[in-house]
Amino acid sequence: MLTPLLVSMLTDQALITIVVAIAVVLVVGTTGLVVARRRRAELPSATQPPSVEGGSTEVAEPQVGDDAEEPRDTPTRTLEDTELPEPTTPTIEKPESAQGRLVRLRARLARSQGSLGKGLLALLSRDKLDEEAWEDIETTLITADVGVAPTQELVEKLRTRMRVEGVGAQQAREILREELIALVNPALDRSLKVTRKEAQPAVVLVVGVNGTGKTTTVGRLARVLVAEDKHVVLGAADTFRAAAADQLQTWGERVGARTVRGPEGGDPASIAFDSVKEGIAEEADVVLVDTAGRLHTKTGLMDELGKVKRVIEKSAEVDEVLLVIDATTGQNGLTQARVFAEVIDVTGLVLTKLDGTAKGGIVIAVQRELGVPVKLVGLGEGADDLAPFDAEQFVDALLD
Ligand SMILES: Nc1nc2c(ncn2[C@@H]2O[C@H](COP(=O)(O)OP(=O)(O)OP(=O)(O)O)[C@@H](O)[C@H]2O)c(=O)[nH]1
Repeated sequence: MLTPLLVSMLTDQALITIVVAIAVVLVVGTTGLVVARRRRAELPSATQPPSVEGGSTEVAEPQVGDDAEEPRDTPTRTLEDTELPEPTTPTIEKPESAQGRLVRLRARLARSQGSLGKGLLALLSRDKLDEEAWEDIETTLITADVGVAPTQELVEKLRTRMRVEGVGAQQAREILREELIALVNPALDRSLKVTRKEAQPAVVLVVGVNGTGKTTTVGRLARVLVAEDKHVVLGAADTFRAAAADQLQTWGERVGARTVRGPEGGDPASIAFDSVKEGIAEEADVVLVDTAGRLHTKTGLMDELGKVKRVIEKSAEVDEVLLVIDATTGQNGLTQARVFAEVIDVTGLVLTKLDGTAKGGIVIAVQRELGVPVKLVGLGEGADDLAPFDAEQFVDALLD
């Protein structure tokens, strides 16, 4: 209690402050007590001691190591029946093998080249094969990019045979079929040199102008080879187009083939060399080297191609140089072929986008031009739309 002396020493204001403080302490203390009591009253019955079998209400105190939670009424899963999440690693595809690919794609070839075959057949089946009819036949062949010399040769043969043997549409079809097959030349060796030699993988170099389908061809060829159980290494020597190495790597990953790549804008010859070295170390069957698209008119770039090949040859023989030609480019494709063949020994031709042109005659023209066989044809944008070329199947598709 405040003594009268102390009270007299305090000012009025200080006195009021002390009284208010005491009142606040009393109010807060009382409220706390009331709330605590209410909470306890509201606690659910589960927190009450559970009744134990036998009627005893005594509760065992939890010990160290006891479960913190109440036991569940469902059995605990074992390791065996626990479902693991799906693995996220990409699944390796098993591509379609080369056999029968052209058969599968024949309808597509027939669709694009149908007008050439059917046009020729309609003209040859006329009752009267006069000069005008023969001129129309020539025009049809030249329009389809067969080329002037092969066209004249074919027309000459057809004229002779039709005069001697030709009676009726069926006969005309048979004669045309035989002469077209002879023109495409079934005797040419169209096999790909992709067999591993003693201690070395086969090396395939893929070349051509921009956008003809080189990277797509390398990717699809890798699929064909993997389907034949070959171990393939890809070399991304197209350091010119930024996305080319990624594009190639994606193709490789789909079939489990490793891609050797270097820095963007790096030296293509050194990447080609590294990929072959890697192929030797991995004991691969085939190394497929993709190169940058280069305009045949740019001398520097064309010389670079020769260098790429020479550098590879320091460690392995180059077994195939495949020149990729876009079939839709017609006569320009022929010019490209000529220039490439001057700087590098082309061993095989790949005609892409045959599905996108009615001018399948380019097959005949370009083979004649280079004396090199068409080995593969591209008939669509799909992963398995690359097929080994076959003279008879090609001609049959034209005449379907
Ligand atoms: N329709 C069709 N399209 C094709 C075929 N082959 C390739 N293509 C398409 O042609 C385009 C160019 O193909 P790429 O493989 O990138 O060409 P590239 O020659 O590597 O290109 P660069 O590296 O720029 O020289 C792509 O859109 C391919 O899908 C084919 O046979 N048919």
